[in-house]
Amino acid sequence: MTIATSAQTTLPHNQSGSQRTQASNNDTTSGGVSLDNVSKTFGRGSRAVAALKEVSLRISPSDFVAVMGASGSGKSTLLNLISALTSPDSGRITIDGVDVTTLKDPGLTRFRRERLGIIFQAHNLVPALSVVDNVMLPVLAGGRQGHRTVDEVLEQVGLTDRRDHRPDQLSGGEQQRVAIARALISDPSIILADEPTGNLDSVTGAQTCDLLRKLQQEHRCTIVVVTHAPDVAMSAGRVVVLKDGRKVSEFETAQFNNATELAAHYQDLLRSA
Ligand SMILES: Nc1ncnc2c1ncn2[C@@H]1O[C@H](COP(=O)(O)OP(=O)(O)OP(=O)(O)O)[C@@H](O)[C@H]1O
Repeated sequence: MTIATSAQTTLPHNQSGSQRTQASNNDTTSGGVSLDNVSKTFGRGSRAVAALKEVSLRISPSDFVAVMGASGSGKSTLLNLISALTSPDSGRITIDGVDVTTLKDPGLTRFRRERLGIIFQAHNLVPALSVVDNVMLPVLAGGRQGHRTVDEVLEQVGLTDRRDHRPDQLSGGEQQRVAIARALISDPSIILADEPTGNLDSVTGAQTCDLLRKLQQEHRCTIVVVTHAPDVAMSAGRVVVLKDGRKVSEFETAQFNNATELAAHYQDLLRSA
């Protein structure tokens, strides 16, 4: 049996956005993200850096989770593991009901293209391509057939009138929205974003947060963002706090009236952890 065939038979059928609308938020078996005792060390011997230490985490389908922590606490490592861009040294990672630690290429690449929408801080847009072509890249690279239309996702991110522009003809916020549209084209069930507002001014950053919230509410996407910004974390329903590679706390954001209150709580947690 080839790996590709194995992936085809083991991956549960992906749900469309509208099907996910009906999916239960309490579904803890078939969707969302689970990490069980995940550890990751970079390097060896005296140069070894334990980036993540026995992290366990459960993110239910259509949850919006922010990952916070000081620089070097393991946030990007966590996101790269959930993105299946890197594999853990130990532990298990289940995404959308699939144990990704057992997937190998080409099934792994296909899984990532079909299920995950990844938004990097640096956008990773191709300078020579138009907005439309940048958004279509995952599909052209062999994504699944049942993707959303480019017109639909460009309208969703408010870039219909910029479709023929190149990235260098766009503002930073518009480039970020192209990256979001590209993440949406495959109708992913999980959106992963590393510092999605890191390069944006506060107004454009707030617009990006609104867009992510809308995606979660209207399309029932599961969203995981890595952020240093309390106002971005406030957009999420829950915050996971890392310190020195360990998960030290998780808390709901609904208990706070604003980002300042959230930031104070977060600082308290870091001090006492
Ligand atoms: N490829 C790598 N090789 C060696 N060490 C690495 C590698 N990637 C990350 N690390 C180390 O692992 C630790 C966690 O890094 P990570 O990038 O996950 O932190 P972070 O919380 O995202 O930091 P920041 O907020 O600064 O982006 C750091 O000490 C980092 O130096």
